[in-house]
Amino acid sequence: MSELFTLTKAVAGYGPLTILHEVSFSIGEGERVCLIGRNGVGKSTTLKTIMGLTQWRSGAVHWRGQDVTRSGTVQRSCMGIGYVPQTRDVFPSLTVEENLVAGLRNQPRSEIERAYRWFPRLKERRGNGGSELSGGEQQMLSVARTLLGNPRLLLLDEPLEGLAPIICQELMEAFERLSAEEGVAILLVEQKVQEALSFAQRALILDHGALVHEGGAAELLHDSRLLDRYVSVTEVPVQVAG
Ligand SMILES: Nc1ncnc2c1ncn2[C@@H]1O[C@H](COP(=O)(O)OP(=O)(O)OP(=O)(O)O)[C@@H](O)[C@H]1O
Repeated sequence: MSELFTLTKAVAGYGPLTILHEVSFSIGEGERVCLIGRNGVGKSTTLKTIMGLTQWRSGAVHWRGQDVTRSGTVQRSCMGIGYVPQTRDVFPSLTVEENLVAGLRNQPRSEIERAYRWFPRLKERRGNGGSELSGGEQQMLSVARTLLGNPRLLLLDEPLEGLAPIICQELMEAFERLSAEEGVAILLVEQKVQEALSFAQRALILDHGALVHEGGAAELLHDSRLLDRYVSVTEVPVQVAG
């Protein structure tokens, strides 16, 4: 598997606050990796740092072997990094289709049909306003809009948060197809540890802003010692939105 993206000794944070301490890892072309850890350890900050959205202090970022440490967020997005934030950035007053059009850069409008192929449910709701969508549909829209940029690496920040199990399954299946059929590499941050480890080939564990484990996801799924130590495996039931 050839290397797509590498973070080397990344030190980053917000204003004067340093959150990540010398975080290093690579992601191969088409690889599925999950990043897990307890609340507040810096998982979202890692994704934001990859997108160039945090205060960078030291380290290096390479994309296909090229040093892109100094590239801004727009350049990183144009290179092929797609980011779906935890906030599901959907324009509530625009329809599904208008939200997708807003996500087009130089691509033809016909690309929207491609997004609908990933999430047929969005086609059925193309005329509905963003605010009329369920949580799951908003997440699909947020992912679909990011996919219009044809990313080679997709960063997903807790895409399953607050969603019903059936919707979680639908989303995870779409992510698996994306990886298998289009060879898109995926870095998944997720609190639903079982789902994340079942999806990923490799797992990274973050603790207090430092990487404390890197290894096969299938092995980690059965390593209760490591999971107990670094990851909260007890999932608190949340109010679900379909
Ligand atoms: N914009 C910000 N400004 C200052 N501090 C921030 C900001 N965003 C996050 N932090 C702090 O950075 C630390 C790491 O937060 P981050 O959201 O990256 O953790 P996380 O592992 O993703 O947590 P969760 O699982 O709860 O989403 C926390 O202490 C948080 O309060």
